[in-house]
Amino acid sequence: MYVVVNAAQSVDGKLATRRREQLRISGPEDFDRVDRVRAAADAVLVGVGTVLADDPHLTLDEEDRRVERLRNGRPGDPARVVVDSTGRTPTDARILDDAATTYLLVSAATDRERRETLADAGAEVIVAGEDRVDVAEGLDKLADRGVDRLMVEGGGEVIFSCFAAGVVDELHVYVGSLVIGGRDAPTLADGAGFTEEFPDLTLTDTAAFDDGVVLSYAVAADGEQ
Ligand SMILES: NC(=O)C1=CN([C@@H]2O[C@H](COP(=O)(O)OP(=O)(O)OC[C@H]3O[C@@H](n4cnc5c(N)ncnc54)[C@H](O)[C@@H]3O)[C@@H](O)[C@H]2O)C=CC1
Ligand SMILES: Nc1nc(O)c(N)c(N[C@@H]2O[C@H](COP(=O)(O)O)[C@@H](O)[C@H]2O)n1
Repeated sequence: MYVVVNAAQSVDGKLATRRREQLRISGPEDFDRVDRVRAAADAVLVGVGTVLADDPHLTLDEEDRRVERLRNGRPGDPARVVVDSTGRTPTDARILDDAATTYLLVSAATDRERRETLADAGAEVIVAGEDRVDVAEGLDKLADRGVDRLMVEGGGEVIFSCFAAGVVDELHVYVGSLVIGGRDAPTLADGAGFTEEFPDLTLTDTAAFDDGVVLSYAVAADGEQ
């Protein structure tokens, strides 16, 4: 599976304020670029922290892109994926509507009753990991369901776990012209952090959009030069 991480951050590396409220960091040109990246993906993945904070929908904005996908024999919108160890996704979350398939990656810690409730609400529930979702195992199970190209939109905990699992192939970071600050505000990669053997990034492109820049990187697989 090919994995593309895309996120928007402030100049000081924050994805949102310390209140974890959704914030417009980029503008219309960048949202259009994000829509293009979504349209190329088989599935778009977020963590449950993002679902609880933002209630995202994760479908395409541009109808033309949906039509083009259908013309190519693909679903109109990419599938949606939530990394959610204990099944905290609210049953009335927008991500569970019938606009696209939604996979919930849960761990074995989610009891059967909750799994059934989430399935009744529209999710296809996939168990990967014991206490916490095992990202590598979850992605393997998504690959079994036909997901060849995955876009990861955040938040910081899940992006860190994707890097830690060594599954990221590309990173695109929009850097908006603002400072958010706050030691508790989410950053591009939170989690435990690396102390050695940092992800191996190569800058492949820079582009100006709205009042900011997009930095694009290729990410080497573990052990790759
Ligand atoms: N500016 C941007 O591009 C974006 C900003 N955001 C912001 O990010 C914030 C949410 O980010 P986070 O709090 O970091 O939450 P997150 O969206 O990364 O979800 C993390 C949660 O997922 C669950 N989880 C289960 N297994 C996991 C695993 N193996 N690794 C990591 N998490 C696992 C845990 O409950 C964990 O707390 C919100 O404020 C949202 O607005 C989110 C997406 C994009
Ligand atoms: N790429 C990007 N730029 C921004 O300025 C943002 N605020 C975000 N946020 C994330 O976009 C998702 C919203 O999805 P829907 O519009 O509901 O489909 C959500 O994950 C936000 O956190 N992204």
